[in-house]
Amino acid sequence: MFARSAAHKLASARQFSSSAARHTNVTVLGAGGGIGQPLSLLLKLDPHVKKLNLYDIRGAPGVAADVSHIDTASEVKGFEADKLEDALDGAEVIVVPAGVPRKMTRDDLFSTNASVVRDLATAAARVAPKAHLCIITNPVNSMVPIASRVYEKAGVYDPKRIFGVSMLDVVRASRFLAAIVGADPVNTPVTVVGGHSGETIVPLFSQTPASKGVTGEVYKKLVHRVQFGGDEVVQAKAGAGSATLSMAYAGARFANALFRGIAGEKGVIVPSYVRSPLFEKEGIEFFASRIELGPNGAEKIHPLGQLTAEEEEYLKACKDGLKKNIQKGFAFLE
Ligand SMILES: NC(=O)C1=CN([C@@H]2O[C@H](COP(=O)(O)OP(=O)(O)OC[C@H]3O[C@@H](n4cnc5c(N)ncnc54)[C@H](O)[C@@H]3O)[C@@H](O)[C@H]2O)C=CC1
Ligand SMILES: O=C([O-])CC(=O)C(=O)O
Repeated sequence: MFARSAAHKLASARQFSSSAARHTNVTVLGAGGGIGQPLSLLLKLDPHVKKLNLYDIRGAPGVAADVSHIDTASEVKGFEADKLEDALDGAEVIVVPAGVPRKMTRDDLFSTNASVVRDLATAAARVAPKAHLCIITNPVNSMVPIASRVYEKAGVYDPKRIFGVSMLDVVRASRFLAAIVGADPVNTPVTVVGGHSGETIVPLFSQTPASKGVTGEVYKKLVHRVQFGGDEVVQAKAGAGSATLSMAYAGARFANALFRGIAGEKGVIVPSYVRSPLFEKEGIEFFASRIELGPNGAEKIHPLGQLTAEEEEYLKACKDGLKKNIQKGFAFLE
């Protein structure tokens, strides 16, 4: 009784809204991991999900058996390491938290995770080329260019359907600002643009009225905390990995928005790192900003809006970093 009412409460919460019900087939790649397990749990609670396929090179059938006992309507199936294509068959949304988490900098992960994302994207492009691909794997700034190039080479690239999940930055910015001004985070939504790593993360606090009095050192520390929020968790976990639970929450919120957009709900806007025209002329092909979702994925990319002089400075540093991260991703496939 408790489980069911808790699930229903979660399902009707802001984050897991179900106002435009439709049933979506979802595949999680990396479902056995620190993010994959709680993310699979949260997706099991999402009323939009019809089929939930869980894949990992280790342990997905066990996670699937466990999650499948939760009394919501979706069907859960686990897949062994050699069943990747079966796991992808019929997928409409693919969420990817596969790979290794960092011990030091996000760049440490690059070569391992680049191979993982390349191989998973290759299979996804072959088996479910129309599915919306949501990449959580770090470094996101380079992984999205890699997956995009893989799809391009396979002749199935649709830039509207490949997303880097930068939602955790928005979740953190909202939470950290709320703590400073003594508000409920629901009332302090923050736009975060750029990418997902250190100085490429640019929170636009000036666009949130509640941040008006946050200036000087307090402002600078707040921006730093958002940019390096991942470090707090890496240090606190002391060698055991990086953020998993908050990321699972952010990933499930992103997926829920995508399900609603695909179902035709109007005005579903999320942050995401996507192929973007915003700074293309400056050689930056991918950029995170507010994206309007629809049946075809990222239907509209919103401009950044007005920035303060400080935010312009942060944006400049972001662009320099992002350009290198994108080039590094492309270079991996050359
Ligand atoms: N986008 C974001 O905001 C965030 C991204 N991350 C990233 O998410 C990734 C996963 O992190 P955790 O879950 O903590 O790591 P983890 O090590 O706990 O889990 C990763 C899972 O991926 C699986 N895996 C490895 N290679 C695979 C392959 N070829 N196919 C399928 N599964 C495979 C592993 O067996 C493992 O179960 C990391 O790269 C981490 O840096 C973490 C936090 C936030
Ligand atoms: O810091 C990390 O490596 C994991 C991550 O992306 C985050 O927590 O934002």
